[in-house]
Amino acid sequence: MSGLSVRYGTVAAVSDVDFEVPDGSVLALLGPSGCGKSTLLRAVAGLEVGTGSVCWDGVDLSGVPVHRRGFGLVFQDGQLFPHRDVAGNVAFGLRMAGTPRAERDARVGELLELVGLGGHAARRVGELSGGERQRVALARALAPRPRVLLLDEPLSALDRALREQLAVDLARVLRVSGTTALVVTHDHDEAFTLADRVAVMRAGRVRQVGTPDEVWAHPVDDETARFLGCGRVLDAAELAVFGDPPRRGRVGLRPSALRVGPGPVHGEVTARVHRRDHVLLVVAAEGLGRVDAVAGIAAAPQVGARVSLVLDPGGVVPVGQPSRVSIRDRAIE
Ligand SMILES: Nc1ncnc2c1ncn2[C@@H]1O[C@H](COP(=O)(O)OP(=O)(O)OP(=O)(O)O)[C@@H](O)[C@H]1O
Repeated sequence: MSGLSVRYGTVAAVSDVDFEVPDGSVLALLGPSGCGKSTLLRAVAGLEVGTGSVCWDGVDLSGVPVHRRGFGLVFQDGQLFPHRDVAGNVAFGLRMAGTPRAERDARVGELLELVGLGGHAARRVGELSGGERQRVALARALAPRPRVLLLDEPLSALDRALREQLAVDLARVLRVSGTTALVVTHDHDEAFTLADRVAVMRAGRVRQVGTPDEVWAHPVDDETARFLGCGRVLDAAELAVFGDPPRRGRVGLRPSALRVGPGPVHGEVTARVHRRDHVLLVVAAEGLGRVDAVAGIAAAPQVGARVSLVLDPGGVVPVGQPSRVSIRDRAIE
C-alpha cells in the first residue's frame, strides 16, 4: 500500500497509509473502534475506492475488480451459505473455479482436517456452534489458495475463552498453510497471537508498525502505550519516588508494574476488580496520583485500605520515538 487514503464525504477514514506485507507473513491492523481498520481492509479487497495505490507483487490493482484479485475474505460472522452443508460451503470457491470433483473433495478434506473439523463434512451449518462456523468460513476462504487472506475481526463474535483458543488455532493454520494475511482486530492479545507484525492505527493513520515484541517493548507515543494496556503514562522522573536513579523521557506502566508489598510509596485503594489470577487495584498513591497495582487473590486489600507499593522494572516501558543516542547506546551494549 502506498499513500492509501479513503474518504466518506468529509470523514477521512484512512489517511496516507504506506506498508508492505511480506509473502507468507501475517500483519494485524490493530486499533480502537472507528480508527479505519475495516475501511483499509476493504480498500485492499477492492470493496472501497480510495486514492493512492494497492499493489500485489509490484502490480497496481486499482483497475482489478474484487473477484479477480485472488484475495480470500473472512468476516466477523462467517456469512456461510445456510442451505449447503459444511463440505458444500468449503468447496464453493473451488466449484466456481471449475476444479475437478476428485481434486475438490481432496482439498475440502485436507482443509477440514487443518481447521479441526475432520469428520464434519456432511453437517448442516445451522447446527454448528459459532466457533465451528468460523472454522468453516476460514476453510472456505483458504480452499482456493488465495494470494492474500483478509480477515475482519474473525473471532470477535465468539466468547472470550473460545476466542483465545481459536486465535491460537488460527495462528497455526495461517503458519502451516504459509498464508499471507491481513487481520483486523481491536484486541491486542489477539493481534500479538496471530501476527508476525502489527500495524497500530489511530484516526485513519498507521502510527507504528513492528513485531509484537517491538511494539509492546517501545510504544511510539502515549496514546499507543495506553491502547496497548499501559494504565498510566508519565514522565520517567516521577518514578524517583521509588528511589530509582532519575530517568529521562516518558514511560508507560503495564498493569503488573506496581504490586502491593513492602515498598516506599504509600496510598489508598480506591477500587478493586478480580482478574483470573490476581486482583487489580486502583490506588491513589502519594507523589504519583492514580495508578493501577496488582495483589494476590488470597490477601488482596479492600477498598479504603492503606497499602505500600513495589515497582517491578520489567513492567515499565519506554514511550516515544527511540532517540538516536539510545539506539547507539543499545548497539554498544
Ligand atoms: N459507509 C460509510 N459511510 C460513512 N462513514 C463511514 C462508512 N464506513 C465507515 N465510516 C466511518 O469511517 C471511519 C472508519 O470506520 P471503520 O469501520 O473503518 O473503522 P474500524 O476501525 O474498522 O472500526 P470498528 O472496529 O468499530 O469496526 C469511522 O469514522 C466510521 O464512522
